[in-house]
Amino acid sequence: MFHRLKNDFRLSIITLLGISAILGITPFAIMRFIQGNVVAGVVDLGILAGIVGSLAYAWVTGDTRRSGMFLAFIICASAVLVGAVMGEAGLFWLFPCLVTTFFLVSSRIAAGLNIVSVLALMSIETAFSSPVQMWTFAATAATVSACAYVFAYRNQDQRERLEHLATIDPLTGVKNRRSMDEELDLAAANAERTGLPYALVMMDLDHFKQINDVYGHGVGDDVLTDLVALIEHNTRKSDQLFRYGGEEFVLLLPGVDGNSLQTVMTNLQQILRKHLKYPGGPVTSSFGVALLRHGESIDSWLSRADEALYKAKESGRDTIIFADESDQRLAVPA
Ligand SMILES: Nc1nc2c(ncn2[C@@H]2O[C@H](COP(=O)(O)OP(=O)(O)OP(=O)(O)O)[C@@H](O)[C@H]2O)c(=O)[nH]1
Repeated sequence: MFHRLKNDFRLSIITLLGISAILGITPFAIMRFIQGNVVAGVVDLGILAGIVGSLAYAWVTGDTRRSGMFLAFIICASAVLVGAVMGEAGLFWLFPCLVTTFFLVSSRIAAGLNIVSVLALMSIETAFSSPVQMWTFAATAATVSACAYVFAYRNQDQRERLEHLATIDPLTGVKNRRSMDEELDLAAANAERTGLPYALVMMDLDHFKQINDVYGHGVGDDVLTDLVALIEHNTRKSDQLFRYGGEEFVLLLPGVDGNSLQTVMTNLQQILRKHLKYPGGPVTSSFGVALLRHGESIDSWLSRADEALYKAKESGRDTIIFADESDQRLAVPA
């Protein structure tokens, strides 16, 4: 639970707002029924039901876009309704809603929702005691919305930049190990649901240390970026490459079964043998390949590929080893 709250910004906002709204509205609902104001009590209960519903929907489905949209709509509509029913005393509820919408939906949708809410309230004659009060309300609501828009826009931009930095390897531009863990989880869940086969290739450049030692780190870096460009140009769009660490990469291949896997891997090996070079000659690679088994954990999948890679190194490098015993084959030498 805390893991989901920590990793999903919108879910944490929806939860915080949901709980605050429940705690804030429930006493008012009870008070209205005690005072005999049944209409206002029922309105409060309706608002509560909507908020609790969207909170539950976000947690059960994980669809925070839709529940955020629903929650933003509910709170704005509720604030307009409260303003219409209670008049002056209810107007103030719109201000927290004008700020909150920017945390629940995109800045543009939030701005649109705010404008519609303010105009809706202004169109209700009984909501304001005088035209001066109405225009003062409109001006202050516009100021609050504009400030919230600027803040939310900058916040979203910075969050996207941080997310990008946290998931991308700066040297090669491919996804890093952190995002690999997430993608492998998604792949395993998809395989379980649809039966789509997934292959995982763990690959490591051979004698890479020598390239660095003899020609310098800059040349080593060039080899790594060339490797990534070659793989990306010679694999499908749906395939994903990750930098696992150092000169070790992981390639995730969806929709490749045991039969086509050998062809795919032999082609890739030959392309790298032919085109991946450093000033001292060609650079070769070793590969460990594992097909995801039914119900297998990510750790087991990775460790089978890793063991296969280890065997490829042990058997002299420049080799492909398949982890699955029923499908274990050495690639045809060049
Ligand atoms: N240029 C460069 N080198 C790196 C980077 N990350 C790791 N390395 C180097 O990669 C080398 C890995 O060396 P080893 O683990 O001994 O592997 P190897 O020399 O390829 O030997 P085998 O894998 O056994 O064939 C080390 O020299 C690291 O410094 C990087 O981002 N750029």
